[in-house]
Amino acid sequence: MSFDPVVRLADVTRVHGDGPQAVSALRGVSLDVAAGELVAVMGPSGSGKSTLLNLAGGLDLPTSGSVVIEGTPLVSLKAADLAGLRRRHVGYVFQDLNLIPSLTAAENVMLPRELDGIRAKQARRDALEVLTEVGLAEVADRFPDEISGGQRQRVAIARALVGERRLLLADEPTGALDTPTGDDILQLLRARCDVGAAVLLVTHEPRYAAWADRVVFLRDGEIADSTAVPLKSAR
Ligand SMILES: Nc1ncnc2c1ncn2[C@@H]1O[C@H](COP(=O)(O)OP(=O)(O)OP(=O)(O)O)[C@@H](O)[C@H]1O
Repeated sequence: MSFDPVVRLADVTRVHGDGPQAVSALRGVSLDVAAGELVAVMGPSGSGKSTLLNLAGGLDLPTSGSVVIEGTPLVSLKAADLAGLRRRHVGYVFQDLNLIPSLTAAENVMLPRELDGIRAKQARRDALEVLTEVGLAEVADRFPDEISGGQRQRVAIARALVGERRLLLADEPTGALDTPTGDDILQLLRARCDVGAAVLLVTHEPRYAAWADRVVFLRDGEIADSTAVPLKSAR
């Protein structure tokens, strides 16, 4: 395992909009997330959590400062190379799940692999493996509207995990789920972390932050506090 961080944000700022409408969403944030580390990001609404996650995953670029994923500074990449790096290295779980309704669960999970040039047969094998890991093998061939909300959430997680991506970004992945389902999701993220992924998790719930190794608190676009989580037995 490498000791370099999987993702490094160095003195990152992000201003949304310009002129009088400009909003400084992040003001000089530096954060490393290492392989095997789960970092929870907490903070009030509007403090910059989603902006931080989008920058860490290369979905958005900083106004100043740098973001480096697996040793590659994102600013150096052409758009197509950035998209390729995201597909190979980064898994995202968003609040709105973004599942494609006309594709089955397995096809949704296969999609990022196929986009990366993996043959359909192999991509399906990979998809079924990860769907089994999240406990959904039996609904692999159903469409999103034929499964429950909790199952849809787990399909979205499976899509983020497929292909052994080392950087996982989750924005309130437990959303409106009930507590046992939310715990299952944290357990899945934690398990990936324990085999070498770096996970950045935005959550409002102290209960879920307890699964993290470290909790970073954002306030007004700055890191107000960063605390190691001492009690792993709380999980
Ligand atoms: N695309 C955008 N255009 C303009 N302003 C934006 C944009 N995205 C975010 N902002 C502003 O940047 C600030 C940080 O937003 P962000 O969504 O990162 O916060 P957050 O902590 O994730 O909030 P929440 O917990 O409500 O999701 C807010 O003031 C927000 O209004």
